[in-house]
Amino acid sequence: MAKEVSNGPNHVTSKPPPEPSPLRRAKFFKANMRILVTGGAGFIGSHLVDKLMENEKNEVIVVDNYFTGSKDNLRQWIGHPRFELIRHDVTEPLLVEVDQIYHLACPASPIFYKYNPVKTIKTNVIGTLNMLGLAKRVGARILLTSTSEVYGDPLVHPQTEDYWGNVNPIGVRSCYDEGKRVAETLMFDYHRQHGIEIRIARIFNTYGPRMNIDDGRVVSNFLAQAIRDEALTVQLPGTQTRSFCYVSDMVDGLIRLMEGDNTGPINLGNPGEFTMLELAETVKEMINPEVEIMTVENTPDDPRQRKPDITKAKELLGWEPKIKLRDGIPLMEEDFRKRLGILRKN
Ligand SMILES: NC(=O)c1ccc[n+]([C@@H]2O[C@H](COP(=O)([O-])OP(=O)(O)OC[C@H]3O[C@@H](n4cnc5c(N)ncnc54)[C@H](O)[C@@H]3O)[C@@H](O)[C@H]2O)c1
Ligand SMILES: O=C(O)[C@H]1O[C@H](OP(=O)(O)OP(=O)(O)OC[C@H]2O[C@@H](n3ccc(=O)[nH]c3=O)[C@H](O)[C@@H]2O)[C@H](O)[C@@H](O)[C@@H]1O
Repeated sequence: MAKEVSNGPNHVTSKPPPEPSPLRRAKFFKANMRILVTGGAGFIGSHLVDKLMENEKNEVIVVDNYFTGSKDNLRQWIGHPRFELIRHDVTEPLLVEVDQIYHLACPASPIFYKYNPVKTIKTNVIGTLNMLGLAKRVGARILLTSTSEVYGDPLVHPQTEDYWGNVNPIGVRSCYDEGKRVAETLMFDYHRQHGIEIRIARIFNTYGPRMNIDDGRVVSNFLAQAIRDEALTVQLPGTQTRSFCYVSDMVDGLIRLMEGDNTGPINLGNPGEFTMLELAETVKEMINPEVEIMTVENTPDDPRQRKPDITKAKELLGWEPKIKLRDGIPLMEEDFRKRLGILRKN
């Protein structure tokens, strides 16, 4: 049994984790690590799959319902002997034999998670229950991609993991932020009650290639707008802040968390903090100095400031992001230009 350090009150494992499936001890068994990635056809999930597939001892199974993800993100792996892709909705039970579960399945952009809020909360609650049930049955370790949105509109800045948050339970974002809070609760209840090995990452705004062009999140919106010569839409007041992490740094943090001994929750994000107006100015300067910046109405409950305290990630995982926003934007621009078929003017 892996040594496991829980980092908070009441986080102590009361039961040893369930025995892995007897299949693992069978004579014919090939000792590859079998890894399930839910939501693996999405933005972060597909980059995670690329990294996991680099290790020849890993077999990767992706399940996805393609709500916001796409097979195209995984095309380089389709047909690979160590890779399987299953069209499946995590709100339905799943029977597979795996050693690790990266549980990412959930729409992440506000316009998509608000599109069918009941489905979003089902994905977070029933989907996470199903994956925990699977983890319990086969003795797998499970990592949940939670979010900085569990801190709501935070009254503590920067946000540390022991902050309990300031969340509206009945607002239009609640299907997502309260959904993830319940998912975290389920993770810890399965950990305490059934000894499941859990890992929880609280991810802060992540960006990079393969984001949907019309995803609705701010970095992808501004980039697509700048490339298409459309005004950058800064939602009011424009002074709200976010901290943006490049996707390869995020994937590195997720794998370190899964492989390490700490349950979390652990913040993963880049502490560089920008107002939305500053972000728009940066994109304008770097991508299209001619483009206009306009202000538009915001949506309810938009958090006013967000920045991760990553002391725990540094100390417990030896992780910190390497790629600054100004270095990440050109990498994403290249991908967006290719997909949009629009070359740089100069
Ligand atoms: N990108 C970020 O900034 C960010 C920040 C915090 C947390 N997260 C979390 O990370 C995870 C991945 O986010 P992302 O940015 O890659 O989003 P994404 O929308 O690109 O990926 C989510 C994937 O989950 C799939 N999915 C959604 N509902 C499903 C269901 N019911 N069954 C099966 N598959 C389903 C989608 O089709 C998609 O492929 C999510 O859990 C999200 O909450 C992301
Ligand atoms: O990192 C997180 O924890 C969460 O962050 C995001 O939520 P949010 O920060 O609201 O992301 P965006 O939709 O990209 O908005 C960021 C800011 O940009 C602003 N914005 C957005 C879009 C736009 O065109 N213009 C604009 O100014 C919004 O008002 C907001 O203040 C993601 O949507 C969630 O998946 C994720 O869980």
